[in-house]
Amino acid sequence: MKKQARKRRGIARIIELSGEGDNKIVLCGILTSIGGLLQLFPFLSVYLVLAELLGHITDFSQLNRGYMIGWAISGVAGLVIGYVFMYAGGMAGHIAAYRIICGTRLKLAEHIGRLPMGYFNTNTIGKTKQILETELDHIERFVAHQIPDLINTVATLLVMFIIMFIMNVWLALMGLLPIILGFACEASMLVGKKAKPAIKERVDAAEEINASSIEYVRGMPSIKIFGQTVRSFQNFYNVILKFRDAAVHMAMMIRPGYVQFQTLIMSIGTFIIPVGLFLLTKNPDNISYAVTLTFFLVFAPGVTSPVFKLLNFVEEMTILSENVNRIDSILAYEPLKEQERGSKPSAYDIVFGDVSFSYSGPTEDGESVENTLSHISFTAPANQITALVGPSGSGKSTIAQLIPRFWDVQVGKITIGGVNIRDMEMDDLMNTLSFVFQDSFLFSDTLYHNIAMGKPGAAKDEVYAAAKAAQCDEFIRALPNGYDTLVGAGGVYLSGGEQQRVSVARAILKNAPILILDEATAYADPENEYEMQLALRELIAGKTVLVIAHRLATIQNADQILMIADGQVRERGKHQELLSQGGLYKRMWDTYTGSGTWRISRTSKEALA
Ligand SMILES: Nc1ncnc2c1ncn2[C@@H]1O[C@H](COP(=O)(O)OP(=O)(O)OP(=O)(O)O)[C@@H](O)[C@H]1O
Repeated sequence: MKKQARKRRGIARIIELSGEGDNKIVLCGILTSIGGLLQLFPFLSVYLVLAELLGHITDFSQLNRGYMIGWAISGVAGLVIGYVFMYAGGMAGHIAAYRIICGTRLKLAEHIGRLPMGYFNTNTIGKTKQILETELDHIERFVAHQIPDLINTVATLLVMFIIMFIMNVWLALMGLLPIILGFACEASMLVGKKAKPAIKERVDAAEEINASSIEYVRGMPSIKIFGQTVRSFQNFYNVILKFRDAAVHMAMMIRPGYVQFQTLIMSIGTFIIPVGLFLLTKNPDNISYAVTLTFFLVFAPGVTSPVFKLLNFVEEMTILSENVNRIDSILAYEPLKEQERGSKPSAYDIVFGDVSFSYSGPTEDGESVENTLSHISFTAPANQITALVGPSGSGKSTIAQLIPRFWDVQVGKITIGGVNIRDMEMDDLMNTLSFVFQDSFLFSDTLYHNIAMGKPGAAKDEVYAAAKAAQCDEFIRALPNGYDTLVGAGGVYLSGGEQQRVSVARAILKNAPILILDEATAYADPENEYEMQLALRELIAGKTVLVIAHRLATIQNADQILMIADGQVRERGKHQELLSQGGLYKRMWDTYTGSGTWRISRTSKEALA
C-alpha cells in the first residue's frame, strides 16, 4: 500500500508550497547565530574587567591594564563584527522570505485562475485578498525576522546558560526558574483551549472586514442615493463591531499570560539575589564568589531580551499556522478538471445536448427545483447568428457562460464541432472563443495594452486596425496621450459605450471562430449604437455567433432566435416565424415596439408626481 506523505504544517508547509528550498533560511540561521554569540562579547568583557578590578581591590597598582584594555577592545570588536554577521543573516532571511512569498503568491494565483466562477463571490474575494496581501506579509515577517531571531536567541540563551551553569549551578538555576515559570504561564494561555479559537475568530473577523469593505465601496452609489451611513449599512457596521469584539476577546485571552510572563522575566535579578546573598553570608570572605555573584547580577538580566524574542516567536507561530490553514483552504478548492491532451474541434458549431444546470451545485438526478437551466437543447450553427432572448433572469447569460466553462454543466453536454468542451484543453477552448460582456472589464493599463491583450504578440498595426474596425480609434487618438492613455485611476474614465467598443476591438484582434455577445450594445446611445453595429458587423463575419440582446430590433435578422423562459427553450425560429406563432416572443415584440413610441405624457407625468 502506498504510504501517504505526512502533511507538513506551519513554516515547513509554506516552504513546500513556495517551491523554494530552505538553504537561505539555514544560511540566515548560521550567520545570525554567529552574530548573536559575538554580541555577547561586551557582557563577557565587562565581567572580566570587573573581575580584574575586584581581584585587585586592595591594590590597584597590580591591575593588568593591558589585559583590561584588550578585553574592552574585544567587547567593542565583538559588537561590531556581530552586527556585520547579523546584517548578512538578515539579508539572507529577507531574500528567503520574499522568494517564499513570491512562490506562494504565484502558486495561489495560478490555482485561483483555474477555479470555476462559482468560487468568486464577495466573501471569497475578500478572503483571497486578505490572504494574498496581509497574511502573506505576515509570513514575510516570520521568515525574515522571527526565524533568524529564534536561531540567534536559542544559540544565545544556550551559551549564556552554559556559562552560568559552569560558574554557579544554584545561581544559574535561579536565573532559569523565572523563565520556566514565565513560559508555563504564557503557554497555558496561548495554546490553551480558549486562545486558539480566539485567534481564529480574530483572523475570521479580519477577512470579513475585507469582504464587507469591498461590498461597501462597490455599493457606494446606492448607499449615497438611499442616504445610508456606515451605521445603517448594517452588514459592514456589524462586521466592524465584530472585529472590535474579536480583537478585544483575543487580547483578553492572551494578555494575562503575557503580563505574568513579563513580570517574571523582568525579575530574574530578584530571584538570584536572595539565593546569592544566602550563599554569600555562609562565606563572606570568598571574594571569588562575590565576583561570581556580581557577574550574575550583570549578566543574567541579559537573557531578558532573547527570552522576549522567544515568546514573540511562539505567538507569531500560532498566527502563522492559522494563516497556513487558510492558504490550504483555498488550495483545497477543487479546480475545473482539465484535459492534458485534449481533442481539438475542426468545426465550430455549438450544440447544447439536454443541458441542466444549477448554481447551487450538482444534483443527483439533475431535476432539482433549483435548476437555473432545465433540458436545454439547441444548435448554434457555424457562420450563423443565434440570438437568445427572454425575460430578465430567464437564464440567457447562464447559457452563454457555460460555453467558456465558467461553470461546468451537471447534466447533459456542450460540444463544439462535435467535441465535448470538457474534453478540450482549457487553452484551446479559450482560443476558440471571444466574449464581449455587457460590463466590459478594462485593466488599469494603457488603452493600447487593453486592446493588445486580445492577441499576445500582436503587431502595432494589427492593434490599430482592430481599434479602427471597432470604431474606437478616433476617440482614443483624440485623448492627450492617445493609445498610451492609462485607464482608471490616474488616467481616463471611459463611458460605458466607449468601454464596450474597446472590448469589441479586443475581440476583433483575437479573431476567434466563436463569438459570444452578451448585451454588447447595452450602453450604446442612438449615435454610437450605429458605430457599435458597424464594429460588430466587422466582428461577426464568418463566425458562429451567439448574441444576447434585450433590444429585439438588434436581433431581428438573426438566423435563429431562441426564446428562453424559466431556464427552458420555449420558442425557436426566425423573427417572422416567431411573430406568426403569436406566443411569448410576439408579446415581447409588441411590448418592445410599443415602448419605442412611448412618451411621457402630461397624464403619465401627473401619475408619477
Ligand atoms: N453567480 C450566480 N450565482 C447564483 N445564481 C445566479 C448567478 N448568476 C445568475 N444567477 C441566477 O440565475 C438565474 C438566471 O440568471 P441569468 O443572468 O442567466 O439571467 P438572464 O436571462 O441573463 O437575465 P438578464 O436578462 O437580466 O441579464 C437568475 O435567477 C439569477 O439570479
